[in-house]
Parts: sequence; C-alpha cells; structure tokens
Amino acid sequence: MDLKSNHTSPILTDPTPSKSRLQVPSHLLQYSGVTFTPNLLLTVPTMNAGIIDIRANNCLHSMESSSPPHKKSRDINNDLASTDMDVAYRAWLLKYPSALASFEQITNFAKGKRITLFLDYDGTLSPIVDNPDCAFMSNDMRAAVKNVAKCFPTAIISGRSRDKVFEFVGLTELNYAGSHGMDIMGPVRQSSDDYHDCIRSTDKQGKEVNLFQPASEFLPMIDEVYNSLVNNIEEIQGAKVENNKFCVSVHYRNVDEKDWKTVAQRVHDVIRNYPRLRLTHGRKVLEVRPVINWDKGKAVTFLLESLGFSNYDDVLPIYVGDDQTDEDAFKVLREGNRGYGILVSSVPKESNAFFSLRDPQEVMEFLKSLVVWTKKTSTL
Ligand SMILES: O=P(O)(O)OC[C@H]1O[C@H](O[C@H]2O[C@H](CO)[C@@H](O)[C@H](O)[C@H]2O)[C@H](O)[C@@H](O)[C@@H]1O
Repeated sequence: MDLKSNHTSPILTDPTPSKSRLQVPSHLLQYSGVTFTPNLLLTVPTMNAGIIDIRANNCLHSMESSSPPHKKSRDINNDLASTDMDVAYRAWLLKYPSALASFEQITNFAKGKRITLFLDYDGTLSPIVDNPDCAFMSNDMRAAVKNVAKCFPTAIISGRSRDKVFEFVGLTELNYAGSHGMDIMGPVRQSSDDYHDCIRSTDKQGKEVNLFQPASEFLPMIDEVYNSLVNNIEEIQGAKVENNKFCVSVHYRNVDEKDWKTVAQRVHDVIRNYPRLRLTHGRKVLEVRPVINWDKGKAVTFLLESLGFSNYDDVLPIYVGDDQTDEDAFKVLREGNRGYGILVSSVPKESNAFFSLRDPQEVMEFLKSLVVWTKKTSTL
C-alpha cells in the first residue's frame, strides 16, 4: 500500500456535512456536530464519512460540542427534560427502529443467506466506564457472544489494540481486528490478491491465520508519539494516554472541563510535528492515527472476503457499534444494500446505521435472539 501517493494532507479538512433536520428539541441531541438553528430545530450533520477528522485548532470545540450538558439536581425541569428525551428517543426510533422490535424483518431478509456478525467492543459489548482499563464485559455477555459465534462467523472490530481486546473478550472462536481495523487476524485467505501486507501467521492456539497490518510502517512513529503524549498530557489531572498499537487514544473523560483546552493544545503541539498522522474524535477521547486509506469499513470488506463471502448475495453482514468510527462500517453496509448497521445509542443521533439498540444489555438480547432463531429454523 502506497502511503504517500493517496494522501497529501495529514490532517484532513473538516467535512462540510450535508444537513438533515430532526423535529427534536435542541437540548436532546447530545453528540458531536450538532448545531442549533434560531428556531431551535436541530441541524445535524449527516454522516458522510464515519471518521470526522478534526483540525487540531478545532479540537476544543469538538470536545465541548460532544459533551452533554451537566445534569443539575433533580427538579421539575429535569423531569420535564427526561420526558422530552423519551419523546425525542421515540421519534428517533422511527428513523432507526429497534433491531429487537424489527427482529422478524431482519431474519426474513436473512433467509437463504449466511449471517456474519461484526461487533464493536467499548459501548457495544461493555458499558462505557471511567477507567478504560476496567471496561470488562459481563460473563453473560461473553456467553452470548460465544453462543452466537457458534452459529455465525463473528468478528470483533475495535479501536483498542488487538491484544487488549482479546484480553477483554477472551474467546478463541472469533476473529479480531484491533486499532480500528488496522490490525486484523483472520482466516487464511484463498488469494492474497491486492493485499500485499497480508502475511501467514499462527494464532495463540497454533492455528494458521492471516495477519494484515496495513499501517505497520507507522509503528515506530506511533510509539514515539505515544511517549511524547504521555510526557505532555498525563500530568494533566485525569488525562490518560492509551497505546493501541497503530493508534493512540488520549482520554479526557476524567479531566476537569476547564483543562480540556490544555489537553487539546498539547495534543496539537505533539502531532503538528507529524504530518502523516491525523486526529479524530470518539467518546471523550481524541484518537491519533496514521493517514492511510483504511478504516473499520474496509476491515469489514476484508474480513468478508477472507471468510469467502465476496459474493454479497449469499451473506447478510450485520455490524453492531456505538462510536463515530463504526460509521465507516455502517456506510459500507448501507451502500449497495449489503447488510445492516445497528447503532447502539440511548440518545438520538444521526447515523448510517439502519437499526438501533439502546445499550449493551439490548445488544446481548439481540445476540441471544439470533441464537434462538437459528436453532428454531435449523430444526424446521
Ligand atoms: O472501537 P471501540 O472498541 O469502541 O473502542 C473505542 C475506544 O474505546 C475505549 O474508550 C472508550 O471506552 C472507555 C471505557 O468504557 C471510556 O473510558 C472512554 O471514555 C471511551 O472513549 C478505549 O479505551 C479506546 O482506546 C478506544 O479507541
């Protein structure tokens, strides 16, 4: 893969999103990119691309606009606000129906096809928690994932390093892609076709696998940046830098809001020296990653091909995720009606997904329903 020819600018320009309107009160849409019109109808950027690249000098704005207003003490206004929120959520469900309520529709479409599951980790299989090192999935969720993986080819696609997400999930019957899809361990491909960086390897159980790491040449750079970020950021109280192998996460969830500007400035100061790195934004996290033409959507396509599903008529890929980076995968599935994206969110937000689930608990119910359905249909 030629890293230089495709990309001339390391930090990509801000997208100029097309706008769509939801009839929802302004305080209810809580995620990044939301702006307010004078009549308090919301204008929300339509997700043209999953990763919203942010210029470093817009970093602080992006951090602020992605944060919901603080809840004050419980009073009548808050009660009204939560009623409004329920109304807004129900309105939003018309556009992104619950995958549980639409289960029959999904399984009807799956008839004659092989379901293939792609699961994000944080916020999808495990609830969002303050300490990223403690984002454990429950044993019930692990059992649900294990059971579903017995029925369908299943892969985890995470922003974490592949080793870290494997440590959390701990199931050998899955395929794993870490670093937002830049580190894939999957089945041996029949042909290595366009993917020159794809090498044969063995997994921890000694099984032969393919390893695809399209950003491998960035490893020394990422390590260097990780060390600089640790030196510059971790003295800010609450800030945490996480090495995700081919990308680095700068967490500010536990940083006092008055210090966010310092976090943004210091991240900017470090990455300005690295024109081949870019900055994107997740859930209270800034992500430093290589400028390469690769994302979770490309990882889905790669894994489908690896599993022998190049012919999309035979397969129904389902991708479940909660984050901005999952939008790339939703978009790949939406384009050409290849499969279904399911957004995990308890608040209304614009997405390329088809369906929604409220939280990891509902994700688990959905996985269990798939297992029950497949057992029922196989005995017919
Ligand atoms: O692609 P994912 O598996 O969803 O990973 C995205 C990032 O998830 C983690 O951060 C998020 O979850 C943490 C634990 O709940 C939370 O503390 C943090 O605020 C969230 O941003 C992970 O730590 C990052 O490295 C991943 O990039």
